Amino acid sequence: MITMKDIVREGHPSLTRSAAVVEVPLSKDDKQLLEDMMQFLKNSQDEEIAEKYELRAGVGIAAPQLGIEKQIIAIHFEDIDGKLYSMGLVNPKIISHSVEQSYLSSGEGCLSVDRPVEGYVPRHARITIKATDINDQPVKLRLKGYPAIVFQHEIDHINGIMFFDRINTEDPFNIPENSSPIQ
Ligand SMILES: CNC(=O)c1cccc(C)c1Nc1nc(N2CCN(c3ccccc3Cl)CC2)nc(N2CSC[C@H]2C(=O)NC)n1
Repeated sequence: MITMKDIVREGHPSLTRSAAVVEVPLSKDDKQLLEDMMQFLKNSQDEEIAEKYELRAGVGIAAPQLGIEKQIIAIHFEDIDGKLYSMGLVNPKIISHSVEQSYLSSGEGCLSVDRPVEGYVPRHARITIKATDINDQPVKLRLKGYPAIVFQHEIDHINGIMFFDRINTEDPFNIPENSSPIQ
């Protein structure tokens, strides 16, 4: 089972390097890794399990956060309308995006960052993603709102980008043109 000791922290080289493309069909090991990453997210959101194993809650995790430089991400959460996003993806790519931007009005947190980093993280408001799922099937997702933010945060990890790299250092709470807040 993945616990916080398996998650590398700020300063670890895996977090700022680009991860390798994953071979499809997925190997047994890569499938198992995806299952374990999904289970971690579910455990982290379960009050009892999270308390017992001292897990920090997350809705997404990327393999580089485990020191594994592969293009593998896992997402698990229910959006405001109760739609469940629960999937493991390999080789995710943003193939198109809106000009409009959006950001979490509470800022972003990251399992690999053990400090609060204030500021808005401007991201694309709407994105279209292509990827391959755990059953080797092609996936095409059109996302907006909170789901779009979470997927961009995890895909950034695949490309060695941390959320704070996107915060305006002069004015962390600067609201870029053409961008709207997500509560
Ligand atoms: C500095 N201010 C803040 O962190 C912040 C502060 C307030 C609100 C938000 C919305 C903030 N921002 C933020 N909150 C989250 N969670 C909210 C709580 N939740 C959760 C917690 C407990 C049980 C179940 C669950 Cl579901 C887990 C997820 N997650 C992310 N991110 C950035 S995108 C990837 C995602 C991630 O998984 N990070 C570990 N950002």
